[in-house]
Amino acid sequence: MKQPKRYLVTSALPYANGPVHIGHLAGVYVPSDIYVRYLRGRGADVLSICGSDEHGVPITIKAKKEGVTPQDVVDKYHGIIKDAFERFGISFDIYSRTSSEMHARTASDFFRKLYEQGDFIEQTTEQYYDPEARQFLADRYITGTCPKCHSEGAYGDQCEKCGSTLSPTELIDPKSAITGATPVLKETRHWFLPLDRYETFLREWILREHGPENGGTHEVWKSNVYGQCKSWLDGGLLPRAVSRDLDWGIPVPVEGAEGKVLYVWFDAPIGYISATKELFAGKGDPEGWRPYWQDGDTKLVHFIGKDNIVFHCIVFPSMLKAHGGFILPENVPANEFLNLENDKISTSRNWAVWLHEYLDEFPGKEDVLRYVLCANAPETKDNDFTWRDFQARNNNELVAIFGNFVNRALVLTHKYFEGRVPAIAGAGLTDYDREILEEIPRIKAAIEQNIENYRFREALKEMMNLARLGNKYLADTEPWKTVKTDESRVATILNVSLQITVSLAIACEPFLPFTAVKLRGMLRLPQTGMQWDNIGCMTLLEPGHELGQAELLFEKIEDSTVEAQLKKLEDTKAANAAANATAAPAKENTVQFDDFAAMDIRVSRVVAAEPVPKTKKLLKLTVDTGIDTRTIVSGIAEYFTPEQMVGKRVLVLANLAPRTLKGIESQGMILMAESPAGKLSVVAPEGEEADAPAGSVVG
Ligand SMILES: Nc1ncnc2c1ncn2[C@@H]1O[C@H](COP(=O)(O)OP(=O)(O)OP(=O)(O)O)[C@@H](O)[C@H]1O
Ligand SMILES: [Zn+2]
Repeated sequence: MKQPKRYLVTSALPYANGPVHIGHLAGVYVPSDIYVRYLRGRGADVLSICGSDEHGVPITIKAKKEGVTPQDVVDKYHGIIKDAFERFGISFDIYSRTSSEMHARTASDFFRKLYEQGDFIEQTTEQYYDPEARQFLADRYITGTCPKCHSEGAYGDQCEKCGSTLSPTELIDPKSAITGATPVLKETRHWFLPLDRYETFLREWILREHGPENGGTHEVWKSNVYGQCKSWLDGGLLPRAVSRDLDWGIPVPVEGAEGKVLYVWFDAPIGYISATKELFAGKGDPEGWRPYWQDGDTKLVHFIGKDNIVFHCIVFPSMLKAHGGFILPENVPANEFLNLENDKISTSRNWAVWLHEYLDEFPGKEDVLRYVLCANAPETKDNDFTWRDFQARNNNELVAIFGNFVNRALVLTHKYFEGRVPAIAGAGLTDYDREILEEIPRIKAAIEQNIENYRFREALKEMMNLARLGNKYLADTEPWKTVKTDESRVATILNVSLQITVSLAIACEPFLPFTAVKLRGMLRLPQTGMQWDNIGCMTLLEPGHELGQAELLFEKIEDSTVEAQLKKLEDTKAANAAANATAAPAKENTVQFDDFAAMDIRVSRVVAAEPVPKTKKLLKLTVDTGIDTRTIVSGIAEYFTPEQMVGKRVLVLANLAPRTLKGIESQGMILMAESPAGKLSVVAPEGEEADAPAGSVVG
């Protein structure tokens, strides 16, 4: 296909009701950043556009829950997200927000134009209304049982369990999310985009089975994207409401629309346009955005996750088509979803690795996360992030392959040639040297091919092949042995090794930008102006060029680090279980007072404790009951260490019939409170020891 004059790359606008997590990064922002960094390296005219999506119902719900305004919510998360992206090296040309004035104007104008052209259907329909809160219940303000999978807690617009798109009236047993009241149907007027009118256009545009080289209208799309579009189109499109009864958002800019705002999915994609406008307005070139959005020579690419496909491939293109004057995306390389330790990532359940927390906990390891998320990206199917895999990829790939090669090339040059690039010497390049060097352009081409076809995992593998090539070369030529017999051969070997290192420094930049900066520093190469096409160039490091010191690019990640992260997730699980747990139901049978009084419960003190060998749960406790000193075996080892128990006051059921456990006779039982989530804690009298010494009767 013909080379575009310029590229416009958009990344899904993160919804500002929470921080960014690894799912977002793997699905959208890491691939889009690799793509734009690569294009910049090729000298392409490219813009990377993003911003926070700040409207919609979930933000208003969150604000209500926290007793703050929706503006407070979006200000907070916009700040956290923007800062985290910056620290992570996501190189947007602009990171804007949909609460900006530029966006309100752009989205309003867009709506008004479609309205004036008669592109909307205006319809009065019956919608759910909360009689207690006196307001209409849009989207997530209404919950109920999913009509498709029958799970509870489905929203008015979507069931998160089965992924079905719903309309509120389909919900079984609907409830208002504000008051819990049963909603009533009430008439309200809205504007609908009749998607059915765009079906022919969309079929023609999307379902062409061929890319441009075969007369199609755009690049071949990924099969997951194409498949979703096809099933939407085959299912038949319906008019979609583009307004909502809500007080948070962009007011519908027509008369008689008080209390109504644009639907968040109408305004959010327009955010890409507003952000581009804002970028150029900031440069004093208010018309500069136009070629990027309106010139057929621009290649527009939307990076998104799979749940956004319909909005970017069906709804937004229909809006752009209706408006007229805009180009359509050339490709929408949507990814599937990343899970975390075998569980769906979820903001509300706090089941995530949050970017801002990662950056604080792993300073200087931005590229490790970028690497792992790319290597494991959910490009064709859902994938799992695990901390063990994170550790293994760091230790076995970044440290053992990339870091090791670079380190050896530099350290050996310092050792044998005082840190100066040796010239090719002696008999010059051998056939084997040439064979190795010829691999570089092959790898370069493979990286290009893969990036241009949105196969970032493969591209990353090829980049690592450059480091593998270097390692193989050093292992095969063994300069540390040759140095004893043939110093000029060693000069050639290290020259070749350093040329591979330079290529690696350029090739790794889209994937590992922080490492690229460090590596260029170590090689004393310029930090700017290193073009992609310099990969394989033999003249960037001239003989005699002085290298900097070899620093470690990556360091081993220890088991304890991984275990700490796993512990953190376990705590989250426990906290979720506790939050969701309900108290056990009341016991049915009643006991008589005499039965209760028959129990001899004593305040006691633990005087010694030790684990019971070959068990996980049992502690053997020696307890002073005030009557005697006895042995009790207790199933508390998962919650208390022996050290924690010694000296504790406890309650003991002293006249419980003895039982033998693991060969130890247990004479009584320690009373424990068990939380709904199953956690144990000691029950003991309040106050001074003297108020209730060992032997005190409980009853
Ligand atoms: N686990 C994930 N894996 C891959 N992509 C994801 C994942 N979660 C979200 N995305 C994508 O990230 C982009 C931004 O997501 P958005 O802010 O809309 O959050 P979301 O989908 O509501 O996620 P969450 O419910 O976790 O907050 C979207 O394109 C979405 O598809
Ligand atoms: Zn469902």
